[in-house]
Amino acid sequence: MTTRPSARIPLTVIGGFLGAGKTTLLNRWLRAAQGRRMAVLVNDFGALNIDAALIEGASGDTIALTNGCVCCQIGDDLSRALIQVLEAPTPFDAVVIEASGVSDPWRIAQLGMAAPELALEGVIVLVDAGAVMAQVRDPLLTDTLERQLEAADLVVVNKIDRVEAEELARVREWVSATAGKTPRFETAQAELPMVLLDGLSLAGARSARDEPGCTHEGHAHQGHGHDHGAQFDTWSCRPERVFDAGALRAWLRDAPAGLLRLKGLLRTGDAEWSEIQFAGRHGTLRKLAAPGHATAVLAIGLQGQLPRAALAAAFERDGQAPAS
Ligand SMILES: Nc1nc2c(ncn2[C@@H]2O[C@H](COP(=O)(O)OP(=O)(O)OP(=O)(O)O)[C@@H](O)[C@H]2O)c(=O)[nH]1
Repeated sequence: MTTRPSARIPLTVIGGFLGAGKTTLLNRWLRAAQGRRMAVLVNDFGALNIDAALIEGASGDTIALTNGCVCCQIGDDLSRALIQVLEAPTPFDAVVIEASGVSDPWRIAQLGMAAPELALEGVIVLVDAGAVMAQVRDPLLTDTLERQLEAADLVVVNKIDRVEAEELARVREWVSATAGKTPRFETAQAELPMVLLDGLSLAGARSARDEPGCTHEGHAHQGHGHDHGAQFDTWSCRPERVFDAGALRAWLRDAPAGLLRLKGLLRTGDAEWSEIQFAGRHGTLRKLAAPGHATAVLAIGLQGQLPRAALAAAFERDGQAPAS
């Protein structure tokens, strides 16, 4: 095993498909940080960074990287953000990058490793147990999902509360076929023993794996060759009006085809804000304890499949509740 010079700051990349639970994991980690100064870089693929608003940044600094995928479109923004982190007057104890749900986390890890001050601890990839088998059957998504899994040092099969035993068995089979013997943890709400995140286990996994630019399981990561901007489409708006919570829930239950991911913060009363989430064909609306958030909605789908008209009708039309 290689040892890390103490001056180097550990870097962890959290990847996984849209809505798999990356922000949920990050928030758990930040809550357990116990005074460690963590720099958090969050890439949201759309024009608005909802994740940055949903991250509980009490124990660290959060930098939002928006309007593109850091692995293939806005890599320079990531490099600049890393320089900003590394030049901070009070040094950070750790750097965590939350990849966008469409990105190749290995490519992000490579960009991070270009900074000699950083030492890669590992790549954690989350899988939405309830959605992944349907997603991987879509030929337009298979490659993105497989690349993500192949990049992992730790696979977290999340949302196991959403699946029956037979479906979980199918997910296990797919994970084994794609990620081989990579360590795996099955959970709900991204609940992991924190020891898995603090580098002890991941560093061991990393040392046994290929170095940057090598081939994983026969899959070449060097020639990334993807433009997620061409593959995925986003839509966003900043609705100021007050929404009816019941109508929003009904809209989520019958969400339009082609919507892969939606998230946002909306007003649901005069002094009430709610977080709206849709992933893996499941939607939730949750009242936020603290009032006064900037409202925003972001949606992601495959190019040509994102239901823009339905989204505009639901969220842009002034003074009307979304069609239920
Ligand atoms: N039922 C269930 N819901 C979960 C679980 N983990 C997370 N969620 C919910 O799934 C939704 C998406 O979770 P996030 O943590 O935002 O997912 P993400 O991977 O960060 O999403 P993107 O950054 O948009 O790709 C949220 O509403 C979470 O509360 C789980 O284990 N079970």
